[in-house]
Amino acid sequence: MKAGSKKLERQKGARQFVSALFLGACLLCTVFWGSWLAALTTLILTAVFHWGLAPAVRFRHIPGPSFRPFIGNLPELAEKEYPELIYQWSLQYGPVFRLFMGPSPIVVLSDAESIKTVGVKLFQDFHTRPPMQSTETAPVGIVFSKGAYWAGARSAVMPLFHSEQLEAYALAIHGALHKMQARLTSAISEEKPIELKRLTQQLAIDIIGRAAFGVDFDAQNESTTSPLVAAGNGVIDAMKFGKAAPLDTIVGLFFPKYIQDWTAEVLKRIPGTLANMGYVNRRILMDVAQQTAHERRTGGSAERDFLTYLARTARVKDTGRKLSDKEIRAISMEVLVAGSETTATTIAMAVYFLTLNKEAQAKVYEEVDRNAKAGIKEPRYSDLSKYPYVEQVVKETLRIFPVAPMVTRTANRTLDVAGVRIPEGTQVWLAINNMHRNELYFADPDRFWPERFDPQGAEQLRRHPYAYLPFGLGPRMCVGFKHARVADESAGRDRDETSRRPSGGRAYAVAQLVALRHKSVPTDSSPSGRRERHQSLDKAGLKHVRAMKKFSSLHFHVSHVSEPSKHYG
Ligand code: HEM
Repeated sequence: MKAGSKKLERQKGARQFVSALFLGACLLCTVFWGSWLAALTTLILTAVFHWGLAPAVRFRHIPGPSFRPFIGNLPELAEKEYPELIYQWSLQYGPVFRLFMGPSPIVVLSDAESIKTVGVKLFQDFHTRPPMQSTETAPVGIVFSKGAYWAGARSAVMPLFHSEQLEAYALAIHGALHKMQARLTSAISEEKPIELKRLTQQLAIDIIGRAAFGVDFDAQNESTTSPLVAAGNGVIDAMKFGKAAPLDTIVGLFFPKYIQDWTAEVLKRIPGTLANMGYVNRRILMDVAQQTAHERRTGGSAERDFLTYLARTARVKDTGRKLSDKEIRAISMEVLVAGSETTATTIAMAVYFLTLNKEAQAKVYEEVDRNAKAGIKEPRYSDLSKYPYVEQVVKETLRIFPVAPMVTRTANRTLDVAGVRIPEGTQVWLAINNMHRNELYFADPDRFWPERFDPQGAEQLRRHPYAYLPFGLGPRMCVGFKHARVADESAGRDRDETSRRPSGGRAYAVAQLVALRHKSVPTDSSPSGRRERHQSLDKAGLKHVRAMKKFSSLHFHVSHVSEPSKHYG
């Protein structure tokens, strides 16, 4: 063992010894003197030492905002939009700073090199993602599983994202887009505003529902309330970490994982709690997945959806093991959750940005029209390289508004990153959003400028290959991102890969959405009913984007829709 780690082991031992001493004293007071007051005092002192003093002392070498014992920076994080606050703190305290979520220390990294170190170079030491809350799917599935099990489950799922599979999802995507187009057309004839985020959420659920479950969720049909759609929304709502965070998530900040799990077990049986809402709705979706998987396994259906693949073909690399029903339940639910809200937000944001940027909008129309005239009316995956500007628009949208403003890892052992010691067990946040707003990597970062992703552009060529990471990085990168640069440390190859290739199935939807040639004006429905028009992105538009919660209430007046297949006969 190295001298440094021996010292750390000694420090850890000393901390545990002091805590044990306090607790022992507490026990003695109670047993021998029967003094409850003394016992209580010792207990409080132990708690103060363990949750109040020890973390502050251990992390004193890392700069960061002032915090309160026990609750840490929770009040500020709950009050403000947290990506904005994390960004402001990075300007104040630098590319490596710490904050406290309750008593739990978090180290935030904001520069490309140290993010690459944690996400790729030291992946073995940082491969775990801390669970957001306790779910009954973990430790199976992909999102919150660990170690060799995670690697195997991920390997079984990855073929779902190979080109020929993505090609097969075109039908699901175009089917859902036709429905959306009909809705937009009727909104125009009725002169009704459209709630953009709601529209794209329903669209995404229809697409993923068909592609993943092989089931028509019919989310866009507002005249019926499908129980599946309600369940999908319920799962997403229950996960939201706002002022009304699920209690088990809060418990997880203060106590070890097993206490969080017990709390979740109790709460999910109490109707009305967020934990119960998540549990009930997850079960509805997972039961449907299991039933459908069973039918696919035993029946001779020719469906090419995710579930058919998971049930019949998927094998864990190395062992060749088939996925169990429990795993299929978990993975299909994860795909629905991870793939719907993310895509919906991205499409909604792309439309919003395009509406406020007439120049970019005109270029998109030009590209879509040109391809439509050349005969591509419903692009498939293999057509995406013919939409380089749409691709740049999607990239710029995800730069300004990365759906996941940061990705998280846990240090499996104590080590140094960027010259700073990160103790074992610490949560590390890789602040993607901070990098995307850094002038060092993106000139004039508050400007919506898709051309910055032009493969031949000076900015694209000189940018650090790990400065733009909307899908995360390293072996744990989003599985929905087709061309994952798994563990590819070659800067030259990275740059080549990201600039040349289309970014996966999502671009389908955007290509089609812009193909609708919407002419729309976004308006904000404020609580007072006052409508504020956003004329340009730099003014009210960008402010709106930064205030994420408000975005969901954005309404669009659509005045014109024309689908290329009809437009060009
Ligand atoms: C615009 C769309 C999307 C964005 C921006 C996005 C972003 C992300 C990010 C940032 C991560 C964390 C990566 C990391 O920790 O390094 C992630 C993980 C993941 N995403 Fe996506 N995602 C999108 C769409 C999808 C889709 C369509 C699917 C599935 C169909 C999907 C499935 C997953 C899964 C399963 C993981 C966990 C991967 C693992 O832990 O190994 N995502 N995504």
